[in-house]
Amino acid sequence: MSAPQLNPPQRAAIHYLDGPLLVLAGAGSGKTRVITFKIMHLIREAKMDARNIAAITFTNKAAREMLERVTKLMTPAEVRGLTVSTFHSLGMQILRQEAPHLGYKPQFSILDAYDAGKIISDLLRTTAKDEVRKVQSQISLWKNDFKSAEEALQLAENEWERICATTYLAYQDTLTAYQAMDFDDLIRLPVELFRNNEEVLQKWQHKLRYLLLDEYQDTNTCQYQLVKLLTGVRGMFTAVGDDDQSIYAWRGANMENLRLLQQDFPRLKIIKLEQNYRSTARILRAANSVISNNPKLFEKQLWSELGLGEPIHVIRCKDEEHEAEVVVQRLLAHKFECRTEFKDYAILYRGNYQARIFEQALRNQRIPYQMSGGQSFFDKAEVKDVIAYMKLITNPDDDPAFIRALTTPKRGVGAGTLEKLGAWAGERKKSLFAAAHEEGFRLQVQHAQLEPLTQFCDFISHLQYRALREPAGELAQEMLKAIGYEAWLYDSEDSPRAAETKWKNVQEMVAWLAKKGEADNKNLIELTQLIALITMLEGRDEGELDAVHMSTLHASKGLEYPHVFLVGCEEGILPHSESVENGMIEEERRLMYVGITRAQKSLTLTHCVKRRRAGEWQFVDPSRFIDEINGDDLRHFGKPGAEPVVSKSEGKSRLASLSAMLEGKKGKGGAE
Ligand SMILES: Nc1ncnc2c1ncn2[C@@H]1O[C@H](COP(=O)(O)OP(=O)(O)OP(=O)(O)O)[C@@H](O)[C@H]1O
Ligand SMILES: [Mg+2]
Repeated sequence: MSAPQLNPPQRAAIHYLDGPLLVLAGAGSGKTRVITFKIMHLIREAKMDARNIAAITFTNKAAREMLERVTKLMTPAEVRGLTVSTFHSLGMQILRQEAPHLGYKPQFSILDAYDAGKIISDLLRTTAKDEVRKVQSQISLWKNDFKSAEEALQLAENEWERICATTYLAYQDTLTAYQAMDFDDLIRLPVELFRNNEEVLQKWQHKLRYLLLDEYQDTNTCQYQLVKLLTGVRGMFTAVGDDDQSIYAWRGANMENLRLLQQDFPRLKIIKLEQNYRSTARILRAANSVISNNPKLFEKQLWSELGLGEPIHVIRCKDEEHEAEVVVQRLLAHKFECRTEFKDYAILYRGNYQARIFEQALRNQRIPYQMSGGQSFFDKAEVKDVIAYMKLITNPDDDPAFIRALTTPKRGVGAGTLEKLGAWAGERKKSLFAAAHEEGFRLQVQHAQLEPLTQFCDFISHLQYRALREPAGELAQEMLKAIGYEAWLYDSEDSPRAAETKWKNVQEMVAWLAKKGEADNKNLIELTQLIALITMLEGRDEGELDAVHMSTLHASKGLEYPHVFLVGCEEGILPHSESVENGMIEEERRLMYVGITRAQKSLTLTHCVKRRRAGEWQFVDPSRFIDEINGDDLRHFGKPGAEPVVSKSEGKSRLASLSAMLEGKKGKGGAE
């Protein structure tokens, strides 16, 4: 293999093994590359066993990409046993082995934010989303602060905090009864375990001897504690990060952790990287000038050798439909002119709700796209039905899954019976599944009601036995047949078309289980726990397709695309109005910085003159962040006195001819 391309500070970071190391550098300077090559260095030169190395990334997608890169650099034997995962999946890996120390079964359930929200909404006896969200995030903050519900209750200073703390108490009881953990627990519980059990801690310190941490600026307090405990006094780790890209404060990420590292590890060596290998000088200059409006935490320089590049296009659109049309049209024209591929483009936006209209516009032109960080495939009702069964097979004590599966399709177990079952379980702090087997409960219920319930429980137990032994896809397929799900869909949906779409999604889910199960050698139970982690951030992983990427800014962190459309650059959206009200403008600016620095060759910013809000048209201003870019680097379209944006009707005909050209080219050239 030829010598890897690394500059001197990158090489220094890779070779440094004398103690804790922080690589602090701006976007696109090769921080993630340092991690990848350092893994190789640890294995090849420092002769460490891959099993003793763990690299932590921010998303599952990033983890998969990193593993792919490492696997390309080395032989499969060399990388065997290497851990490349997110904090949450590392936590899950630890808990799967150590759960009994915490009073959990190894096959615990993992609740996603939606399931957790549902429990909280039941406890609060309200469906008001805002209230539930506020209570939920307060509980999450307490958990991440290692405050128990009892402590929170003691410390509560006002009525609202008391309500939150009481809910927290009941919520924890529910979780214990369900043998369930939420996302916060996946990090919090390993930390608690390590603090209280020296032996277990030493085992894991011995196993994970070198840690590499990407996107360090977005770790929260719990994650930081986990790192501290795992690395112990030896402090054998490399963390890389960029304070200007800290965008997860709302999830408890704490930039102070960057500073804390220096305090807690006085031997910490800091290496800075200054050359950007990703973007043209113009894009970089725009990013630098936007972020220079934030106070500096650490001094950093960033320069690029990739040439000046094109000016950044700023397009003023009439409204959101026009915006979507213009983006799609420009994308097609650009693709045609530059002979690029669809996967070279990304459309980035602040909020998920912005995606729909772009999806529509892309679909109209039959442009393939893949989404991340959006409304997930796993959130569809029919897919959630399948997941409910999978969850129940994984952990029969998962009550929400029990109720959903038992009643989908209906099995003739009446509401009265369910109520009795619930009461019996509640009084004894048992799960519904466990209660269904108890003699005392069974005596209360008529035979005709008991029969389907017993059959259901036996069915689940049987599947659980098989789940550990048989391929996941086949088992899921058989299960759907056994419960008559397809027929039930056709019975319960309003139209056969709706049922057909839903059944297609279910089949897609089964195919995914089969493929993923085989590729990663995972059984149904392991896949169930994996899904919970996937849904958390990025949605289903589509793999390498030639498709336009659509992503929220948050989910685009760490990634790069040749051509980026950053849409909705308006006051109220980016910066978000809520953040403006709460004085969180700096975090919004960092988000803009992340967005700009995803682009390699070209960047287009769009904004609308008016936008529909709650059914009403509202005039909106362009984002202040556009003004923060040097005017010489911008080229305006659609602004009075500037170049025109092709008008709607013209646009349409031009679009039609463009797509005809593209299709024609395809047709003539054969498969490309
Ligand atoms: N020394 C180098 N020579 C050539 N290309 C490099 C070098 N270092 C990094 N790159 C390339 O530059 C791009 C950015 O690198 P990387 O993704 O590691 O940056 P980063 O600092 O992690 O960025 P971000 O802050 O966005 O996560 C990648 O395409 C990478 O392959
Ligand atoms: Mg990176």
